[in-house]
Amino acid sequence: MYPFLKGHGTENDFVLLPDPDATVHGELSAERVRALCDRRAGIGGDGVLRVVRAAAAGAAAAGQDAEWFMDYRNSDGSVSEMCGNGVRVFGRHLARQGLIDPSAPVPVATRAGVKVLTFADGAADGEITVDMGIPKVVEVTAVAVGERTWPALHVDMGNPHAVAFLGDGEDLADAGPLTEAPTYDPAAYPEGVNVEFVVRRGPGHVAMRVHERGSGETRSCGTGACAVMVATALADGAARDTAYRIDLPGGTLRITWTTDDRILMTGPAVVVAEGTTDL
Ligand SMILES: N[C@@H](CCC[C@H](N)C(=O)O)C(=O)O
Repeated sequence: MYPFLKGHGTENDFVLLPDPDATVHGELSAERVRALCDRRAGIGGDGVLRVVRAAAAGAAAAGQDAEWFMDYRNSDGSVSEMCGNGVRVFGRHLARQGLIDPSAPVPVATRAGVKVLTFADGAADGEITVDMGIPKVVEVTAVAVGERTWPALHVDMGNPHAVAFLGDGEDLADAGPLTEAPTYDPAAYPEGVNVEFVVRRGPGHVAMRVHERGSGETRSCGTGACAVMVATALADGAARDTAYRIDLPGGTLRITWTTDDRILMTGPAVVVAEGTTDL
């Protein structure tokens, strides 16, 4: 038996595995991740967050100035560089356990480098803002669902995204069922891609759906919301420091692109259960 927790950020849900010294799980297998994330036979989740000290995490955390490393896995067992909702839940767990001081910025090592968390009012249970770093706008590409194809902006948030805008008057349902992955250009995305579909709700306000690489359609994606904000701000010709509201099926995130080109993402994070498992 070993300990686990269950948490979510805007209903993007995760199984957390405390493994501070990397002695509990060793090389966490894809099979174990799939078993944990199974919504009928397991605990259920869009992914797994292994909570390990950076000093014990090996090459993935090497050279990063942070005490903790977020070892993120998609529900199919694959590895991703970064998870925006996950890193807030990761921070919430550390704060609840007294493993970090929420009154000061908290650096967390990830496969996409260090992300710094700030807790609102310095409170362990406050909303969390994450400095997601500088986005890379790569190129215009295309995605398709069934017979329909959309132009899409390739935005790299440490992990790959394709952002497609639905037409005026269309609803998010018009993107189709998303029970299967949208098709994309494998030359643009040799490691696969997270695909976001966007509709406008008003000035500085959009709504989105996402099909995540390795997890299918989820109720929220933090890095995806950041990519959507970047694509929308560019389309709008918005000035830096304009905040956008991004509505997702599981909740709302607020995203700002700062004058020094960094993306700040603010949103909730919740731990809902803890226990032990032999999965
Ligand atoms: N839901 C996450 C992103 C998780 C990783 C993604 N599926 C990938 O493979 O890149 C988020 O909140 O950012």
